[in-house]
Formats: sequence, structure tokens, C-alpha cells
Amino acid sequence: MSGDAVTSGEPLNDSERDFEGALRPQSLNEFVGQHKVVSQLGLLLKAAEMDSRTPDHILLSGPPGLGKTTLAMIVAHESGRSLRMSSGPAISHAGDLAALLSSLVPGEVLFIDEIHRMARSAEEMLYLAMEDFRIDIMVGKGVGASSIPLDLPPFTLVGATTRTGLLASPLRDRFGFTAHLEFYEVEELKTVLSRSAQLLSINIPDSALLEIARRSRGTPRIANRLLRRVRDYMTVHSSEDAAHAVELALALYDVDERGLDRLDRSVLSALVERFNGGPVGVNSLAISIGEESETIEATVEPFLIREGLMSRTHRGRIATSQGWAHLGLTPPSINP
Ligand SMILES: Nc1ncnc2c1ncn2[C@@H]1O[C@H](COP(=O)(O)OP(=O)(O)OP(=O)(O)O)[C@@H](O)[C@H]1O
Repeated sequence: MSGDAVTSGEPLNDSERDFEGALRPQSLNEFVGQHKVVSQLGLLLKAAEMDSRTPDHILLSGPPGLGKTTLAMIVAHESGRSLRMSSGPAISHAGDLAALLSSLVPGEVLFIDEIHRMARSAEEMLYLAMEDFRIDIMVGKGVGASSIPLDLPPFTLVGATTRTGLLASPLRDRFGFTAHLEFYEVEELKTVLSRSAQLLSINIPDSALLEIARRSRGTPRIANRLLRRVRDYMTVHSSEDAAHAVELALALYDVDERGLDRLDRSVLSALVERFNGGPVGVNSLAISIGEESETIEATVEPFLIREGLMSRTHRGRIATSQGWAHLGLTPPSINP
């Protein structure tokens, strides 16, 4: 996925990953927001513990950076089990999945990120593994081919996806619990930021944290990254004026007053200026700005829709009057 380095959902490098790791909540109690999902998961884990069984398989969906990986880690941690991590793109055929599943230790939590990108043959193998803790390994080809059943230890699969719609329904149906993570409210992000500032020993007033929270696209990962950039700014410029540092650091990274980054703005501008506000299909929109349509659908669109700047109709994406106004333009009268 491409996009702005600071505000995109992608970790930047090892140092960014370490930084994220250091700030990850370790328990459901520490996890900010998503109250319903947290209560539901808490109940699921408690019931499994009381019945001495592995927790049900869990599917987490939502835009990048909202806490899916963090929740998978918490599931393992709170249920006292080890965690094995993999991702859909790393499972490019059924053999990859067979090797992974057959090496699990009993009760282990298996996290598959971007599960919608797993190979179809692996996905089909996963149905049986999730339901019966068994797989059939095909040996040979053509008429001489045969299958050898292999029993697996019980495990809990935690799948994460930015695109539930891309999962085949037989796979979706095999998860005992599915949850969609929503963008965070500003106050919740401020709580995330206060916790991070404390962990990183950054001395920053509440008003500056609130401003960062307001401009973090409803996403904890982005909030933490912006905090880091503000800290960098204060360090490099030996500044103690946090409010000023927030303004300048966010401007430097092209985050506007509503939290839109460069990619968000280029999608909105293309929609308004090249397609006269739409309706336009996501593929045409993506091509016009040289971006992957998956990135737009998973990352940009949910945010612009939530902000009321864009909407989806059966004929395609349209810019709302607020979307036009955000770019300082007036919509033609036929647009909403
Ligand atoms: N509810 C939360 N409370 C506090 N911090 C959070 C919360 N959710 C996420 N974070 C922070 O945001 C960062 C990103 O979260 P995480 O990696 O879990 O997102 P993700 O949804 O798995 O993203 P991706 O889809 O890109 O893998 C983590 O470092 C974590 O510290």
C-alpha cells in the first residue's frame, strides 16, 4: 500500500514497528474505545477459560491501524496462549497453510492478517481446519492423487481484514465471533495519546494532544505517529511550545485541519475536479491518481465517507457539498 508515509496504515520500518510495539496495549482493560467489541471479546475469553477450551475463531475487520493486530495479541495474552503470526500474502498456496497449521502447538492463537489475500486453495483447506481441526493433504496428481488426513491440535484463528466483502462466505461463516472496528472518537484518541505521551515521557499539554487527536483520521496508529513527529519537531527546534510544534509539524507532513492527508485530498480533488463530483467508479478514480483501488477502498474511502465528504451510490462515488466546500469550491446545483 502506498500513500503518505506518516498517515498511511502501513508501518514505515523497523524503528516504526518497535515504536508501535512499545505503545501496544497488553490487555483488554488498557485497550481504549471499541467498548462493545471489548466487552464481547472479554465474555468470549472468559467463557472459554471457564469451560477449559480454546476460544472460538475470531474475525476482525476495519481500516488499517484501528487495533486488529493489537486485539489478536491481547487474545493470546489474556488467554495465556502463545501467538503465531502470519498474513494472507504469505500463504500463496495450500502447502504454506498446511505447514503452518501442522506446526501449531495445542491451544495456540494463529493470527492471519489480511486474510482476504490468502490463496483460494489455502482458504478451502482452512474450512476443514477451522471446523474439525483436520486437513486433507493431497499427494500426487491426476488419477493417482490421494488425500492423507492429518489431525491438528486445537487452535484459535484470529483473522484480520480491511475488506470483509472479499472473504468467501463459507470462510466468514466459520468464525464464531466477528467484529468490525470503527474509527475512534476524538476523545478516545486523546486518551490513546495521553497514554503514549506518558509511556514516551513526552511533556505535552492536553490542548496539544486534543489537536493531534482531532487530526488523526480516527486512527490510533496515525495519532501515535503524529505524536512522534511533534516530539521530533520539539527536539530538533528545542521548542517547548507544543501548540506551535503541533501546527508546524502537521503542516510539514501535509495533514490538514480536518486530518486529511495528501492521499485523501488527492482522491477528493480528483473526484471533484476531474469527475465534476461524480458519480464515478472506484477504479477510474484510482487510475486517475495512479493509486491502487484497494488502497482507496480500504483506507481513504471509509474516512472520507465518515467525514461526510464523499458518499457511495449505486452509480459510483460522489463528492458531497461538504466535500466541495472542503476544497473551497461550490458544487453544481445537481450535486447534494
Ligand atoms: N484501542 C487502542 N488503544 C490504544 N492503542 C491502540 C489501540 N488500537 C490501536 N492502537 C495502537 O495503534 C497501533 C496500530 O494498531 P494495530 O497494529 O493493532 O492496527 P491494525 O488494525 O492491526 O492495523 P493493520 O490493519 O494495518 O495491520 C498500535 O501500535 C497500537 O499501539
